[in-house]
Amino acid sequence: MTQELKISLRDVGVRFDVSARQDSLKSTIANALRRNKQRPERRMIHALKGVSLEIEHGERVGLIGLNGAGKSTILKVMAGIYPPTSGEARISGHVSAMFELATGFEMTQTGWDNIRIRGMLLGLTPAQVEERIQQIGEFSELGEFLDYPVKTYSAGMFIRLAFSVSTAINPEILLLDEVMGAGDVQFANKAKRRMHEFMEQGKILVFSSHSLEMLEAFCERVIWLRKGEIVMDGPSKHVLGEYERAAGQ
Ligand SMILES: Nc1ncnc2c1ncn2[C@@H]1O[C@H](COP(=O)(O)OP(=O)(O)OP(=O)(O)O)[C@@H](O)[C@H]1O
Repeated sequence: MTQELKISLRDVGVRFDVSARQDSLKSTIANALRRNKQRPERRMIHALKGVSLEIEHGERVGLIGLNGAGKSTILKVMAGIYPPTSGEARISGHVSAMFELATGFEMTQTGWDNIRIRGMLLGLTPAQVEERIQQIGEFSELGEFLDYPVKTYSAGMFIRLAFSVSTAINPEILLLDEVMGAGDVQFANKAKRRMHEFMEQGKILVFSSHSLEMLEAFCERVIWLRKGEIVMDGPSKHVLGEYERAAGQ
């Protein structure tokens, strides 16, 4: 029986302790010099507060909100990167997360080996990686650079490589944090088409973006976040309209 894919968050809270560290030599000196001898207060950021939502098989959901609203934090909870500090997150299905695309390379390994490593981290079997590796290499257009250690790559070349591997999988639950600019203009056009196809394949898509057009194009449902809380959750057109109206005030 195939598993029913689902994301369920119940009253999820995420807090970060952002107090200055008290155990370093510098902080000991700073404390000794401070006139007011009281220890600095603990500072907490409530990135998410009481967030409840259900996303079912087949849904494409957009996240919108101002900087710091909690969009990336929600995606990281869904990806299992941040455990909720309170409440409960249940995710059924294999998650493919595309965040911080151009990180996590093995610098001394070649482009080809980085395709293999990343492909497996994204959930491909070694056989699936070998089946797709030529096509991934071709898509990246990195040519002979694929034979070189990636420490010789430019920033744009890292993005080409990471993008080419990451979009070569068949995602179940696809989490995307703001579609990234993928390299130079020539590659960007090709990447845009590939991204569209890729997003169509996800059986659940959760997509954070500041682009109202992208959200409307890809998502039937949009969740609007403000200061870690859900302001509105409903059909894209309606929520985006209300968001735009609030932004204009
Ligand atoms: N690792 C962390 N440590 C401390 N605070 C964090 C951390 N990650 C996020 N935050 C804080 O949590 C809040 C929500 O951040 P988040 O990155 O989820 O917002 P966002 O909606 O994705 O913003 P943006 O549109 O700017 O990407 C912010 O106040 C941010 O400063």
